[in-house]
Amino acid sequence: MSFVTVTDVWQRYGTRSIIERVNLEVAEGEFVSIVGASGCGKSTFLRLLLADETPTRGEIRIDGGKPAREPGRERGVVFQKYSVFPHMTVRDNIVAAECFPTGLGRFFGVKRRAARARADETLERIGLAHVAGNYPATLSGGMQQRLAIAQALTARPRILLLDEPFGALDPGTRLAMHDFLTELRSQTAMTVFMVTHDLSEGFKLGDRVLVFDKPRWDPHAPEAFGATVTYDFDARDDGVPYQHILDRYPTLAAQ
Ligand SMILES: Nc1ncnc2c1ncn2[C@@H]1O[C@H](COP(=O)(O)OP(=O)(O)OP(=O)(O)O)[C@@H](O)[C@H]1O
Repeated sequence: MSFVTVTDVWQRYGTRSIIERVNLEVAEGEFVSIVGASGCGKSTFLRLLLADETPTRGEIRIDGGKPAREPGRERGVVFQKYSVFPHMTVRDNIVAAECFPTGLGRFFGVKRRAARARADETLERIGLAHVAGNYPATLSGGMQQRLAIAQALTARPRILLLDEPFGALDPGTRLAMHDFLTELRSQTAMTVFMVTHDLSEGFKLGDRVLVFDKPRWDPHAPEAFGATVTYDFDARDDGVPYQHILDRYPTLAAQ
């Protein structure tokens, strides 16, 4: 059964068409990777899923509900640029994330102590226990991104939206974050949409890999047509080998 249903979605900014005719059905718990040329509208599509923007045409429904008009707690988001609270310590950033789903500004007493203990476990898991009392500005970029991802996951959103979350990380940290995300995913029924420029990362983590591209192109009016989903690959259990895809669709290698 479809959990996220995208029906005939178009997005235009002024006279510029960015996205057109996107139709998609995603089951709860699926991990959908999104790839495509720079500027083709991948982040715009994530903002539409987040309900940060309303499509020019069409609608997006979550679990059969009405199309949302603004972002809600059921949707978490991580951008390539770190999105943690700069005025809170590393530990309090995680504790704050636990408060989001409860609607409370903060916890007190026993609840607060329990939340701090859980935050410390999370920080241990992501290798940030030694900087729990520090402020984010004192951490390296990779550490801040790890914190941002851990924070988004701690809030246990039903849908997690990741916009090139590992783009700024060194290869070792990137692999560690892949494991972290895979482990947390196996513990929840979270549905994930991840934009990436790295095809192999898209196939490794995703159950499906969507390719966004412009099927129509007018050289005299390059902004007349938008991008849509031109391929929807099954990536489960290495169902479609990555190299095999590059052989069949060499244009993807250029992305
Ligand atoms: N609010 C906006 N108003 C006008 N134009 C916008 C707006 N947001 C995005 N755009 C334009 O829409 C196009 C698609 O942008 P978007 O960021 O979605 O692409 P992308 O595929 O995520 O690119 P990249 O891979 O480089 O991050 C770009 O040309 C961008 O300038």
